[in-house]
Amino acid sequence: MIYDLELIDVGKVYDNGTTAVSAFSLAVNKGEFIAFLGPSGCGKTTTLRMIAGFESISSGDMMIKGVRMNDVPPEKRPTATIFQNYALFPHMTVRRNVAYGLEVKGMAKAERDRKVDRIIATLGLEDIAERKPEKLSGGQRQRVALARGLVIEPDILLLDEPLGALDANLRKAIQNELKILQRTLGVTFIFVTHAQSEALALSDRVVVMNQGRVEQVSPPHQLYTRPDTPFVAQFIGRNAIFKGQARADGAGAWRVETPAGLLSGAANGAVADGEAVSIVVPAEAMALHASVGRGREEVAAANGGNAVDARILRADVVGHVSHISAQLADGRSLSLEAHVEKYRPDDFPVGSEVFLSWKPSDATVIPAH
Ligand SMILES: Nc1ncnc2c1ncn2[C@@H]1O[C@H](COP(=O)(O)OP(=O)(O)OP(=O)(O)O)[C@@H](O)[C@H]1O
Repeated sequence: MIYDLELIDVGKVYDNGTTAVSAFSLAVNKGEFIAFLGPSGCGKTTTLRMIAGFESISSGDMMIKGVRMNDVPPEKRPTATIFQNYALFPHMTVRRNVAYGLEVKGMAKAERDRKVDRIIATLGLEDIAERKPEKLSGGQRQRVALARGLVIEPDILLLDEPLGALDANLRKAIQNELKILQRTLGVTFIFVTHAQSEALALSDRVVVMNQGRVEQVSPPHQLYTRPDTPFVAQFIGRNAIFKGQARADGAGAWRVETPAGLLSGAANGAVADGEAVSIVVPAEAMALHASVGRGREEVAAANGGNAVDARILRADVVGHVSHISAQLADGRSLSLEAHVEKYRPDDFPVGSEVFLSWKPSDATVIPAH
């Protein structure tokens, strides 16, 4: 199997001794949209720059379509990069900015014009083709930068926080355009962002990074429902996390002895009997029940023992949605949202005792470290 892009144990140590990336491995299929997501300083940009060739690779191998790229200079790689500030040439028109990469390659004028015309039309830039960048809006500049990257027909387009300079509304609109464009062209996109919603909305798979390491590579939905590590469980979505000790229950089901009780979940990967684990429950999977005494035993029995006590901190209604904040016995609070018909604030007065339940299959048991 030849991948469009393959990173095998790639590492980066800067000259000053900073280890920015460690043992980064990833295989990307043609036409995939991949997002690198993680907190500031986790190594996203460094990894992207190693793929582009702007940074050397300290260890490991980087292949594009089966060819090792470690020592290939950036201009010889089949990649194009879109930077956050777009890096357009201010003295050139849009058309010349777009044509520039082809000129540098020495492409004949007729072919160049044909390709430039086509990408200008694809991105709807006809009306602004003769303008200079200073006369463009943020969204238009963004499109010109995309056209300039795509016109050279790269195998892989690398995007470094390309929407970071846009305001929230424009960002949303361009997100949609970007997704449609990527699907239409079938070009592999690698997209760096620290905006969770953007990574989850756009990509086929998300690479969650933390301190230079890959924590998890998964389709967006799976990051919510089946986190692999404590970092991902805390970083993505809204999860309640209970620490405890694993007790095998057979057929992939686990019980976890926690201070909140004996709780059940599904294992994600290797967990050993007696191991220190966390059981991770998405807030969306939790059901809230009023009045602790009544029905608690039955609810717990029907949910593999999953019933934990809590107390209502806040209950507000905005439009048709109830926003409820509940405090667990260990002091942590959890926010829940549901239609106002499901959680009527009258049923959950502030300070009242409640309990939360969830289906074992909705919770994930992961190693604690
Ligand atoms: N040229 C450099 N020399 C030395 N250290 C660097 C250099 N560039 C980045 N670093 C360090 O490498 C680590 C990873 O940085 P990187 O820019 O790749 O992170 P990032 O995830 O892209 O962060 P951000 O979201 O803030 O852009 C950080 O500790 C950073 O300080």
